[in-house]
Amino acid sequence: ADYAPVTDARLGAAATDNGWLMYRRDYTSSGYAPFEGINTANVTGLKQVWDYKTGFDQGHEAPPIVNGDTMFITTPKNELIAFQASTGKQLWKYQHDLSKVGLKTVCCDVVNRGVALYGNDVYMATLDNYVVALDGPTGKVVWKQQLAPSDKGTAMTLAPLVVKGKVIVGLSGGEYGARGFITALDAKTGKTLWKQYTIPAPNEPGGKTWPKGAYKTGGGGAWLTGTYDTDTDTLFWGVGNPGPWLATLRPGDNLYTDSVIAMNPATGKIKWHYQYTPNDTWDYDGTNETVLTDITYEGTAHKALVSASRNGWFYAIDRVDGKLIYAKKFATATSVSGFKDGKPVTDPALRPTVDKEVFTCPSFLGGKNWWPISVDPQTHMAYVPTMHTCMTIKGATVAYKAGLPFLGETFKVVADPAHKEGWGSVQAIDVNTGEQAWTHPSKLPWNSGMLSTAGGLLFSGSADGHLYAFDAKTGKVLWTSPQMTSGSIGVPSTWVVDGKQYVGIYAGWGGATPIWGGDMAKDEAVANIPVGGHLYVFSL
Ligand SMILES: O=C(O)c1cc(C(=O)O)c2c(n1)C(=O)C(=O)c1cc(C(=O)O)[nH]c1-2
Repeated sequence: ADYAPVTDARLGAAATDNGWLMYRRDYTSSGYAPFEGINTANVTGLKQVWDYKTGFDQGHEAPPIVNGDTMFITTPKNELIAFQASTGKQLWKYQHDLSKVGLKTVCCDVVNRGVALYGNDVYMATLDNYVVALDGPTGKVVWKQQLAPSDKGTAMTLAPLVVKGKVIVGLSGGEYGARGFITALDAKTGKTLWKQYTIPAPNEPGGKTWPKGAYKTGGGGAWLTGTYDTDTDTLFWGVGNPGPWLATLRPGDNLYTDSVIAMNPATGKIKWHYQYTPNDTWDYDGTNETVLTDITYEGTAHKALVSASRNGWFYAIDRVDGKLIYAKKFATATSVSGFKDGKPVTDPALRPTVDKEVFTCPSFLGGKNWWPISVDPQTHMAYVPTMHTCMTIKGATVAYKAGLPFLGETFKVVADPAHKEGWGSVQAIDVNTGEQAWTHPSKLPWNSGMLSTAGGLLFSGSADGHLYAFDAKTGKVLWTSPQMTSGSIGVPSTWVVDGKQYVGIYAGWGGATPIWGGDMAKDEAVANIPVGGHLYVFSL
């Protein structure tokens, strides 16, 4: 079949495209598809149409990205595979060479979150900090560009974002004291067009929020994909935790860690920021997705940006000026205890020191981690994969050494005593109020992304290995897939070929939960989840 080039017009008009052209389908990061072929009335008829086993045992986090009848998906070790999306016929496979790389500075499992498309090209960011451009129809390498040395404290796990001919990516490395950055490459050549550090130098705006010299090892990874507002021509990107974790070593707000930054996509220049957790000492990051949605809060209309933060608060921010509209708890949240003049207030009693262990919520894994929420324009609900944990955490001595962990804290993840139903849940939050609309409790943690559709459905994968279809309005479970061979931390996507709608998701348990989950990881029900990457595609 012909391969239709991915143009700016198509990227900006996801509502009328049959594919799934970028990580969260559209520039607003809605994770919503306008397809009704599969709907509340017929979803019980969904059947598996094809599948593919990857052969890797790490966490499988990438959504299938689909252009026309061609699907692109990555595996945890930076393979990129193209399939015929309707049949599963493999078209080509590319293996990025990781043979000389130690993968020493990947904190939370060896993972990759998928590709971006532009023109005929497919872009993948790699664990040794390359961006690779391949020709979509043939899989031939068009260009490769390395943005930072491998194994020295940084890696890349995110799906790139393409905005107006620029491939935009950010670094992982918050746990290694790397100084994070976001950078834009020319989609045609790979040439760097701009590079914006997430941690300002002393003479830059925000530079005074760090003690002398600390910015060099200040962390601030940018390890998840950003969002683009076509109306105001603004790029939004979440910034990760400060380094080291122990905040007594770096007094100040530590901008732009744990923040969303609004940037000019032409230059990378920062327009404004909103910080979710000032002077973070709990590894809450600020990287979780920022979804652009228009809301009416207490009678006033707002162009909002919403995010379910690791710190347990669901934020709605004015996406034009960066002011807080509301923040509501969606999980037990004690470290950030309230708000003053629109700015979060943290509880000084819950800040660990080298002499003081504290108990606080959520754990560093977050009320929600990277698993993307979906915001459904029909129900006006945000669907939030939630984890219910707390932690004990204590300071420790630490010295910076390039490429080694830079934490200065010891910790243990434990159950949330206020939440006895289990380790996870799927919740719907009314974005106009920030209040919970419904919840689906889960004994196991819920670590899969959300997909909502015009068919009135919400899809997500469970840790015990099923794709779920909920009624998006009520949370009623309408269908679950047959048993998959592993638990899912995948991000489901959907597309239409020849009038027929498909839904795809990875099974492939892994990511941070089984590695860092403490008591949760040791819970037999969690410890016994089988691993192994396996892509499933369903249709009627
Ligand atoms: O600060 C960072 O650079 C960074 C990177 C990553 C990553 O790239 O996967 C994670 C985290 N932090 C992190 O804090 C975290 O909880 C986490 C979970 C996962 C995962 O894939 O399950 N990655 C990461």
